Amino acid sequence: MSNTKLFSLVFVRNPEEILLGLKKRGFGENMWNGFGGKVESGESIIQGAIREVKEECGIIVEDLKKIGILQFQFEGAETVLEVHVFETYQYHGELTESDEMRPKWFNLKEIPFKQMWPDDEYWFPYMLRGELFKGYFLYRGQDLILKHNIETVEEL
Ligand SMILES: Nc1nc(SCCc2ccccc2)c2[nH]cnc2n1
Repeated sequence: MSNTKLFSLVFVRNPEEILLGLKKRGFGENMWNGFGGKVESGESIIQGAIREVKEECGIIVEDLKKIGILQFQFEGAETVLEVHVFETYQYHGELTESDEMRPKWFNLKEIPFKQMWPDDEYWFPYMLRGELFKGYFLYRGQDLILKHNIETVEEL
């Protein structure tokens, strides 16, 4: 029986750009990603999301909108990572590099997919079109997607 671990993933946007962070250590090291991490016991997913963004890049995000839920499984491991994906255009504070992440704004036409998780190319288009999505990805290692499905949903 697999167990599920909850994670948050936040994308801060402006009309032309998206804020990504280069992961400097740990899970997903050397890949550009949104900001997030494990939801701790005693906090909501939204609280965990806001906490992780502040820890990882120094800004306070507001008005988070849930845009997707992704489940990741890695061959040979029981745990399912359930990642709740949020976006926002509202934030304040000063963007700051942390031990975890190096933040950088990317033009929406220049998203560095070759240095991101392989699944991102499947679901980023849904996010950029403003469609809600649900997806599942089975990985071998961190490079090879063995199985996947993704769909647009009416509500999350
Ligand atoms: N974009 C993306 N993100 C993640 S993990 C996101 C949640 C997380 C987990 C641990 C530390 C920080 C953030 C992925 N895993 C497999 N494919 C993936 N794609």
